[in-house]
Amino acid sequence: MASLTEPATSLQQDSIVPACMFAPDRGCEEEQSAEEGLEDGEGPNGESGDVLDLSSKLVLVSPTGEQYDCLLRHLRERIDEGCGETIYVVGMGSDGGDYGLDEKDMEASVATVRSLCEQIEADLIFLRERVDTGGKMRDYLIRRRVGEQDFLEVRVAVVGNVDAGKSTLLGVLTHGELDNGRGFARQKLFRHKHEMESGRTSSVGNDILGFDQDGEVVNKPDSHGGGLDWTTICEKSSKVITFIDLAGHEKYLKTTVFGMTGHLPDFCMLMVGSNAGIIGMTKEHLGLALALNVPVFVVVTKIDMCPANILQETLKLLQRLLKSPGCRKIPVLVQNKDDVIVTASNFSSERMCPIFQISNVTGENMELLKMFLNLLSSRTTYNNDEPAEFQIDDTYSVPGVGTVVSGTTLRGLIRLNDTLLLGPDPLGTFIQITVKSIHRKRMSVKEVRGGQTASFALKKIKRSSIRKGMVMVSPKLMPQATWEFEAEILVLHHPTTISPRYQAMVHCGSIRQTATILTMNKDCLRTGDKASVHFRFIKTPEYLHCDQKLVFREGRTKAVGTITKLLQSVSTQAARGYHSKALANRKALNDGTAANEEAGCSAPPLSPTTAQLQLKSGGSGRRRGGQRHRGKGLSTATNTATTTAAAVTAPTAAAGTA
Ligand SMILES: Nc1nc2c(ncn2[C@@H]2O[C@H](COP(=O)(O)OP(=O)(O)OP(=O)(O)O)[C@@H](O)[C@H]2O)c(=O)[nH]1
Repeated sequence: MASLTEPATSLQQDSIVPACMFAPDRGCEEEQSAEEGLEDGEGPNGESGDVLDLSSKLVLVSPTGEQYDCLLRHLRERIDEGCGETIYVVGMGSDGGDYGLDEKDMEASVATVRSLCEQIEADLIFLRERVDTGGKMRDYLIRRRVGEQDFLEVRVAVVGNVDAGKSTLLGVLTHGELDNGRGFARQKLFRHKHEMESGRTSSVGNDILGFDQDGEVVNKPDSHGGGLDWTTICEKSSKVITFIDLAGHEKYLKTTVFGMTGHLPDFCMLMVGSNAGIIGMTKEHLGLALALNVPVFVVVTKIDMCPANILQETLKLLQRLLKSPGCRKIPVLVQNKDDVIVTASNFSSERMCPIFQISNVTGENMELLKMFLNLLSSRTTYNNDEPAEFQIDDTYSVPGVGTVVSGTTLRGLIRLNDTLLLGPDPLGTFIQITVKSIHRKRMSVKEVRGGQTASFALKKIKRSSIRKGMVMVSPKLMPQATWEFEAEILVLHHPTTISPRYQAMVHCGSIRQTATILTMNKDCLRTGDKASVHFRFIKTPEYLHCDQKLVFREGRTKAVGTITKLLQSVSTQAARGYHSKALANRKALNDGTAANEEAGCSAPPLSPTTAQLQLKSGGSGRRRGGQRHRGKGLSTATNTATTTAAAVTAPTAAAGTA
């Protein structure tokens, strides 16, 4: 793949970076580059920038009232930023003094942190203790408590070449039984008959791994068929990892791309067989994750059967690839618990790429991988005030229930009995539908928030009228379907040249449709070229956002890009109906008609203006990890505003959903 060309680096340059380079630890401080280090003046717990000085390692021993409030505020911010959790270091200041506390000060500091945690209803989970010249330092995981019906959710896409051991690792992790090297563990996961026979994954599979408050795996397969009861796992878990198991064979690349774009993974786990090395689709899958800005960690498998020199060779090639100009990653070998904590705390710096070496047969290093998974935080922050948006990636007909759609909540909050707009249909229309029931990981719930996957049973709608790529959105968004759009693309590979009228499959979120290139700002495109391209879908208009990532592919041709402009939108009936109702209400309000007052109708509040929408969408603060959904709300608002003037004056959902 063009973007992943390997540089001719010397062996000396090939050394893998020790994990401690990322720790705010004096052992490696000198080597630490400004880019990967802490922000200026920021302590290990992010405290800085305030008028109050919180930089001393002793600040937690006996804080003043003001300091306590400030510490509480910082902790709250960090928990929000980390989507419900954060790693907190006790005994380490940012004032240049010694690190470490004596026993008494440590006890007092931990008591303060515990009290802070109580205030924000979070659990304090011990991770490790270290000793420095000044005394002890401790790392804790602070995780917000969730009710029995709730859990933190992290999605991990599992990619890698055929036979790298993807399904086997998932079988071992989720079923708690080691493999025999001949496909025992993966048997539990295969979903199609032909997969069972060939041993190859062809579909996008979902498997879950639950962790309780203490970081222990809660998965307990039944003793008969080895099946998993998802509801019990979710009830017992404070965090659930959903693995999106993607096919390794090139034949199934379409499915793999769909899994990476449509299932919105927070992270990507790239699997490499230690004996086989960087072969087949490994680079392709890595390139896909990079193009979609999904942080990657690597799991090198089969170390039980790999001669030491071959393993070293694989590691060497791997980190050479990761450091290459196309990747610009910093490979970090994870060898012990300390490395896990350091890499997990810094994984949000998308440049770091932790590497695990495991065996599915002996279980070597499996505990390190589990600990790392438990410490990963979702990259999607949510804000209940944002209008809801849900993307559909599958549909089902469930006997006795009716039509069910599954997918990911991108933003906002969706509750039972909410009325949303579903679409676009082939004409670009959105229709009103009501949410009959909601399931999260097969567990019945009353609501779902941004960042969570869910299934909805829908009222009065046939499965055949819903397709993957459709969305369900709040009527406040007044959604529009788009036939044509502009994108900045980079051609990763094409055997000859791409010119106008070229057609290929566009993958964007859960949308998967062929589009034609109408025009571009270059005569033709070759491998490695960048261009601004005007696309048109060939079959139906789709619901798009500016800033959305897309993959454009056909056979071995691959391009990645970002949508920059929406063109040719279709006004929808539901949105129009909503507009006219809104305008009528507004007119009535302005006229001050007695009829309204007599009937006791209160006028609905005016909807936010474009500017307000922009503010709202950008207001969720700093993020851990990538900039997922960056500017989405803004682009929607801008687009809506340019295409329908009524968007800025229409009332809120209260009137439109009736
Ligand atoms: N000795 C040994 N064998 C392993 C290990 N991991 C996987 N295997 C074996 O390797 C083979 C391939 O594993 P799979 O899990 O099917 O590989 P995959 O990456 O899921 O392959 P696709 O689904 O085709 O993409 C199976 O026979 C496993 O038993 C390991 O750590 N050690």
